Amino acid sequence: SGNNWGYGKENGPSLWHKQYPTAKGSRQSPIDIVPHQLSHDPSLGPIVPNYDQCTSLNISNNGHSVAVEFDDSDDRSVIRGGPLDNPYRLKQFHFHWGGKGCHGSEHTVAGNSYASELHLVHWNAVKYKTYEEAATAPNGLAVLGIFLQTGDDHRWLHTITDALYMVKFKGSVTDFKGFNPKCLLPSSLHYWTYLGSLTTPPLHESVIWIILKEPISVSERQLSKFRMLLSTGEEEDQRIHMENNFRPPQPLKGRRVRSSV
Ligand SMILES: N/C(=N\S(N)(=O)=O)N1CCCC1
Ligand SMILES: [Zn+2]
Repeated sequence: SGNNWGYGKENGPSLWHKQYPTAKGSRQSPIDIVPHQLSHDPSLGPIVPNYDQCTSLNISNNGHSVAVEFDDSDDRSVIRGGPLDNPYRLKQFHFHWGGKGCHGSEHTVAGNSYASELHLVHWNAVKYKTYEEAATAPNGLAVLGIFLQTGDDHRWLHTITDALYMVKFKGSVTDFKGFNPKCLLPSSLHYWTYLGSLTTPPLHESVIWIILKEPISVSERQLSKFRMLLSTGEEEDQRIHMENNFRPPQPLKGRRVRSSV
């Protein structure tokens, strides 16, 4: 069936094009960002995330990642400014990570990858009625990407890692209220931006990517808790740990990557 894609040898990124031809499209993500080949665009203003405290709903394991969903029925949690011509509503955030000690980010910087990458997924509720409609429209989505590097404990990530045991199995979900993702942002909001796609099937070419230059630091111990998650369901006897859930960089195909200051 259409949803058996994954990150393994038999169903991984190099095979996705069979079921999802968009995989070979002209604006696929992620990409390798090469800083000295960038055009600095003085017209690019700052991005302004405005995440209201009380809109997080739940945390869930969808078999490919762990995601925190938000109530996107109004404009309480939005991102605006930068390359965006409207406010985009926060729908969910999730992570991509590697195996023990190896890398796991999706975007790379001059060929270097980070231990993990956080994606905050937003949609243009001014132009589109639903997330689903925006997800298939050019530039209907805006994803804020934040690199995670290993170092000291992150003072707020424990709220998420402490909840992971509750969503160990694929298909599990549990309440996760009152979490403000603002606490996961680095101090600098300088960014790179380019037009791309979802990095998982269906790989829709609908994303304005905004990648923060400054990584946040998390400890190896905190990261290891993500690897305890399973990509298999509770009823399955085969237990497969969720790790290396990242797509490698895709061809740039002439796209311009712009840099804020
Ligand atoms: N691929 C995705 N986000 S991503 N990795 O491109 O930011 N998503 C698929 C459904 C919801 C978000
Ligand atoms: Zn992602």
